[in-house]
Amino acid sequence: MHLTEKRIGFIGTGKMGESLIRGILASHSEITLNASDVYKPALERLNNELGINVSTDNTETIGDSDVVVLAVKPQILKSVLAAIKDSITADKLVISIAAGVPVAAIEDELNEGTRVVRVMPNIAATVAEAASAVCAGTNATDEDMVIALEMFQSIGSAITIPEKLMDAVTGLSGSGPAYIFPVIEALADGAVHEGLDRANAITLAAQTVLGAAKMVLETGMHPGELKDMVTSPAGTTIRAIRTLEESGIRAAFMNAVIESSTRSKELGN
Ligand SMILES: NC(=O)C1=CN([C@@H]2O[C@H](COP(=O)(O)OP(=O)(O)OC[C@H]3O[C@@H](n4cnc5c(N)ncnc54)[C@H](OP(=O)(O)O)[C@@H]3O)[C@@H](O)[C@H]2O)C=CC1
Ligand SMILES: O=C(O)[C@@H]1CCC=N1
Repeated sequence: MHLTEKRIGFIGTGKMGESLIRGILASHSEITLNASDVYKPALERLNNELGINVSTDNTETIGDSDVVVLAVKPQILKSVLAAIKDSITADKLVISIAAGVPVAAIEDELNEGTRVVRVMPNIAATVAEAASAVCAGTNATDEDMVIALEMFQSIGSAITIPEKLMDAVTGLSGSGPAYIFPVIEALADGAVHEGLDRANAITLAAQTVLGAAKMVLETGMHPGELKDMVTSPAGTTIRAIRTLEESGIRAAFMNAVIESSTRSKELGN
């Protein structure tokens, strides 16, 4: 059974729900997507723009779906689960993308034996470049994991991890795009300071980040080695590297990942 043979229902069409919907539709235009949310205008916009089925009734979306993606805030997940419990019949696979919320907490709210998979994707799903990590719940079958991986690999890259690493992944790739957007803006600011126009500065900054990321992924070389390839003796780059190191750039990014992971753990308590 392939992903395209499944009907997928989204509970919550906020930032991440919409991002996943757009990414999945871009790679599987023929797939059946259903979505519900409490905010009707957003649903109507998605229906108009993307032609997906929408409802303000979660149970209707679940009834029409084989795979149910939970894309509501972690803080309200428990109450949403209590309300939909009886619609989640044994034939359905539940996928939660909620930060911090352990599989066990989800399974506790649903009927015994419910198949749950937990995923941490990121907002780059919108452009099919998400970095996702997937782990199986107690009752998830091998086929469930294949379906989940197929879904998240169709919108970027996806790996399987043990659940204990989900908070680390949340701190790194789940929250990560938000660390990089200000970097791109700040790089562009520097070039604007030196006289470049804003639009070209943003294009060059974003392409620089994209190109550097692609080199790490495609060459398999260590990032330090790649950095050395740019850094000529007594050249321009090493002057910039010194000032970045003086600013504590490495500690800043390490601490960002650790802080987000810590918050993810808090959300699970
Ligand atoms: N944003 C991101 O980059 C990422 C988010 N996540 C996870 O994805 C989940 C969603 O996050 P995000 O999209 O940012 O949050 P949003 O608040 O943007 O989206 C949640 C949506 O759910 C709606 N909603 C609230 N109550 C219900 C309900 N009872 N039934 C159906 N829909 C409801 C909200 O409506 P209203 O706003 O009117 O309350 C909102 O539209 C979270 O669990 C988060 O941890 C994971 C990875 C990345
Ligand atoms: O900020 C958050 O809580 C969510 C989870 C990961 C990214 N955004």
